[in-house]
Amino acid sequence: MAGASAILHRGAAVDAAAPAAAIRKAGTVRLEGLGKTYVSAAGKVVALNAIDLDICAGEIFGIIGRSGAGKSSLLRTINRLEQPSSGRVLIDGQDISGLDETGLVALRRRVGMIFQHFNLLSAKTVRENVALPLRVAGLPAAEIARRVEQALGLVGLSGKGESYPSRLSGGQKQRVGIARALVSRPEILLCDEATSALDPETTGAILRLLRDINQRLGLTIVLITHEMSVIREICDRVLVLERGELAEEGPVWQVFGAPQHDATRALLQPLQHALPEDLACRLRKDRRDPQDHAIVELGFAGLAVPDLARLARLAGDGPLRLVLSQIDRIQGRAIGKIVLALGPMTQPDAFAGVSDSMRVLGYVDSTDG
Ligand SMILES: Nc1ncnc2c1ncn2[C@@H]1O[C@H](COP(=O)(O)OP(=O)(O)OP(=O)(O)O)[C@@H](O)[C@H]1O
Repeated sequence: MAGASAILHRGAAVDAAAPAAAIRKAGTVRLEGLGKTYVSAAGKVVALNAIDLDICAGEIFGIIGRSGAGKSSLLRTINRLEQPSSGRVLIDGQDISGLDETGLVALRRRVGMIFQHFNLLSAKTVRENVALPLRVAGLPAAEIARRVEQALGLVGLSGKGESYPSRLSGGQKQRVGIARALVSRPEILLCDEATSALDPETTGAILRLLRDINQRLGLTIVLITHEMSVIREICDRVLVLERGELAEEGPVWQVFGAPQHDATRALLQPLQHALPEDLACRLRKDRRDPQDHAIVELGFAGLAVPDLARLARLAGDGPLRLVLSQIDRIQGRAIGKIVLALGPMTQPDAFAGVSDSMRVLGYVDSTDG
């Protein structure tokens, strides 16, 4: 695979061992005041409104939002499948709005795309599907054959060239889609809900493949999804779209750790663990008895470290029980929460400062703790 990646990389003699970022500088995307309004017989729909964004070369950038938020519209402006109604899209500094037919063909070679439903030609073999962009570009047959084999090797499909798509699993079909996108040696890969049609295990394998390709080739990846788990798995930064507006944007650990917008909080909700039901139904707002135990939630937003020895020291001799623990490790930072039951001798305030946030959820009988 390393050999294949060396040859697939822009510039055939590139050493696969060299850091991709040091070799590849191309692959930046800039959106300036991007707007998209659809006009149809049913009226006007504002799909995107004044989006400003910079995507760096070599990063994996995620765009998330609820259905209808404008994700597809945004992604499709990057390779001009969609023309903006206002603002500009710049690829490596070049405004793509004025490209003629020849310029558009060249742009689509630099900006590859994969799709939720793979978009493979069922009457053609895997090899023919992957070869298609190079045939359209008029490359010599020997060069096409060489590049197709390299691309199939890169996605782990060597030996499947003569198969037809109907004989492949969903994950294999998406690998063919990725090989077809990579065969033109793009600088940017757009992924349109690339794992939404796949089961969780296959999703994980495809995401690992995308991460691997990103690291080996230094390719910029821009993906859209409605699942926060996909963003958590592979993205460096994320943009949250809500009704065509930029709700928030930042490094994944920051957006997960301290979401600023209701839309982000709603998207994160499925990843949250609720308080165990048996405890939640006994929880009281106020302390009734001096012996009651306080239920305290410590939040970790990527700055503080969950230091269990320190928590135990703060609890002294009193009981300190772990009720719930949900700590994720995202980009090397602790994100999530710990819920503790504190004995009557321990003041919740003593725990202020050990985490990024602290709140008393309520009180339970000492026997419940
Ligand atoms: N060709 C079109 N004509 C008219 N309206 C459109 C068109 N394409 C998209 N829209 C509308 O624009 C808005 C944004 O759609 P878009 O597909 O970009 O959102 P999305 O976030 O990708 O949604 P989903 O997750 O459901 O695919 C929606 O209200 C949609 O109905």
